Amino acid sequence: MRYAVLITGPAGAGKSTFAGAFMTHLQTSRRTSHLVNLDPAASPTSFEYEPVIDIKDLVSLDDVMGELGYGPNGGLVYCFEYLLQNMDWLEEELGGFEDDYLIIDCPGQIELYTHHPFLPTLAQNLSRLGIRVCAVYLIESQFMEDRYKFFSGVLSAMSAMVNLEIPWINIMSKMDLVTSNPDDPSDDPRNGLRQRKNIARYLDPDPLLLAAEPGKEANVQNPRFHALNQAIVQLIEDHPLVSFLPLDLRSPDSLETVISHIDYTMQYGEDEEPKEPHDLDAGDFHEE
Ligand SMILES: Nc1nc2c(ncn2[C@@H]2O[C@H](COP(=O)(O)OP(=O)(O)OP(=O)(O)O)[C@@H](O)[C@H]2O)c(=O)[nH]1
Repeated sequence: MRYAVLITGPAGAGKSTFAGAFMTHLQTSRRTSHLVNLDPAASPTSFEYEPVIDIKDLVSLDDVMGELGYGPNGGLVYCFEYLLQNMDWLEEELGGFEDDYLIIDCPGQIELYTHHPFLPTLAQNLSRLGIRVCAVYLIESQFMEDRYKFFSGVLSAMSAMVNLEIPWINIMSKMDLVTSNPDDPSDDPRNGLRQRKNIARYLDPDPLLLAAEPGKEANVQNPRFHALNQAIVQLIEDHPLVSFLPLDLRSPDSLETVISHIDYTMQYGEDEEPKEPHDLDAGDFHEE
């Protein structure tokens, strides 16, 4: 059985950094893993590990912009449509990887997740090839500094989940930027930082955060904005689909917890046959 994790989320959410940490963790656990780059605009320095499959070998944003005269956004859409028309290229590239774990770093264009057919078609093709797929969707902890921004992140995660229809995990990345000491005067929500006691209301989004923010001018002065917020509160209450796992890359436990959830979601290892003694190599035995 092959496994693929699509690492998705808005630009700058920490996808490539998480992909690198994920690779390191799997390799340390002696699991065969490979990085796949599906961002035609990625710079070679973005990756801690060399991608074994790189969309830029098929089509790159620079070439599309240079040769066809597209701008950056139209150029990216062109690249994904080109990939969809050439899925046999990806199929051939994937052919060489058996029993492996593929970490697929996706681009940060939000419309790809909400209404473009690229990712659903990609996921269907991977499943057709017998690859078990799940997606993680990252938003960064700074979204919690502004509750409107945060709920727009929740809605984008919800929209992407509904669009993609595969096993799915939402991750709150860059938790190292959230401070935790209530006695530290710099750890003050007014400084844009949130104390950990409030975090639970964001990780499991509490719509009441949006319903009543005291002193927010827009709520009081703009009844249509207020009504929109009420409708969003109702939507989240009626469809509590989104919750976030916190990811703090300074903490091995935090990374391990996220990876355990991914393994569980993909039912990793459930089809593994028990190894016969002659299949084991010397490294499988440890001196206690
Ligand atoms: N403090 C902190 N910074 C991080 C973390 N993860 C990523 N960053 C920083 O956030 C920035 C963006 O990280 P990337 O991993 O390139 O994010 P990305 O989602 O792959 O970005 P795009 O490919 O442009 O969409 C970089 O400056 C990283 O160093 C984290 O866990 N903590």
